[in-house]
Amino acid sequence: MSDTAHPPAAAPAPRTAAVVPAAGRGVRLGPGAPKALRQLNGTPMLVHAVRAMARARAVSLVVVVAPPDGIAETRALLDEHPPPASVELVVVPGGDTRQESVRRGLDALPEDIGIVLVHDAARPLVPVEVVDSVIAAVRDGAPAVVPALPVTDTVKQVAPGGVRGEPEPVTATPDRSLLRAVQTPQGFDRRALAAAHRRIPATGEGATDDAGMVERTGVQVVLVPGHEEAFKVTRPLDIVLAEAVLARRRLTDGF
Ligand SMILES: Nc1ccn([C@@H]2O[C@H](COP(=O)(O)OP(=O)(O)OP(=O)(O)O)[C@@H](O)[C@H]2O)c(=O)n1
Ligand SMILES: C[C@](O)(CO)[C@H](O)COP(=O)(O)O
Repeated sequence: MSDTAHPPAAAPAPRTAAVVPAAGRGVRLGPGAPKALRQLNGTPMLVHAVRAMARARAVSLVVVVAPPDGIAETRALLDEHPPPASVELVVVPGGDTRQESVRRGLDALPEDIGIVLVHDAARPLVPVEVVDSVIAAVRDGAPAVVPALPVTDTVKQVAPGGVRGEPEPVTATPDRSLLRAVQTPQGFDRRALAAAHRRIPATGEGATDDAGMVERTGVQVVLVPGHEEAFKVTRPLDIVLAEAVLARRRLTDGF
């Protein structure tokens, strides 16, 4: 190589978007507004979740998948609490299942998006370090990356078809050291995730997360460390915990 020759410039990292499914009702939380629109310390859960995505420097687009009967309300909330100007925001209507809602979010992505995060609005407190480490692992070449934590309870397997209210016979006790509880954001090479959503019906064929759909297409999924504050707000006690975490952050971090 001559003194004047330069090595080829590295290709720019593909653009990253976050799809935030927020169209669920929140049945397990009890009666009220759709879960993502309920407040945590005075701010809607969805706004916390969008902010959590926007905190990651790599994220330049957030697609919110809103309750179909709450599009106007969702837009109004996000207009009132906008993400930084560097982050574009799009709102689309969701579907009957989480998988259908995510598919609708994927359909709204522009061509130049190469990496997609899928993040539950119901995990409003995920720290930015988790988001960054998921993106970094996809940039390093993993097609599907999931934050996860070791399981702390012992888990029992039961036979299908148990009768509600009746004692359930246990069929197995899986080795807990080999189990992980998975969180979001889950990060994907866009083509791998889109292919899974094209091939697998909106019911998800039993998959309860996007990585589960991608697994069914034979793609290797890998795990990175999750965080206990990335828990999913599912039941009423989770609201108490989320508000306590927010109050502690306000004292220690000022936000
Ligand atoms: N048809 C659906 C169902 C769920 N979700 C989203 O998927 C995430 C994870 O779902 P979950 O926690 O189960 O939320 P809900 O479906 O709202 O809860 P529930 O099952 O208690 O009704 C949530 O952010 C939820 O808004 C969605 O976008 N569209
Ligand atoms: C995607 C998910 O949050 C990973 O843990 C979870 O599978 C969603 O499950 P839900 O029953 O739709 O809350």
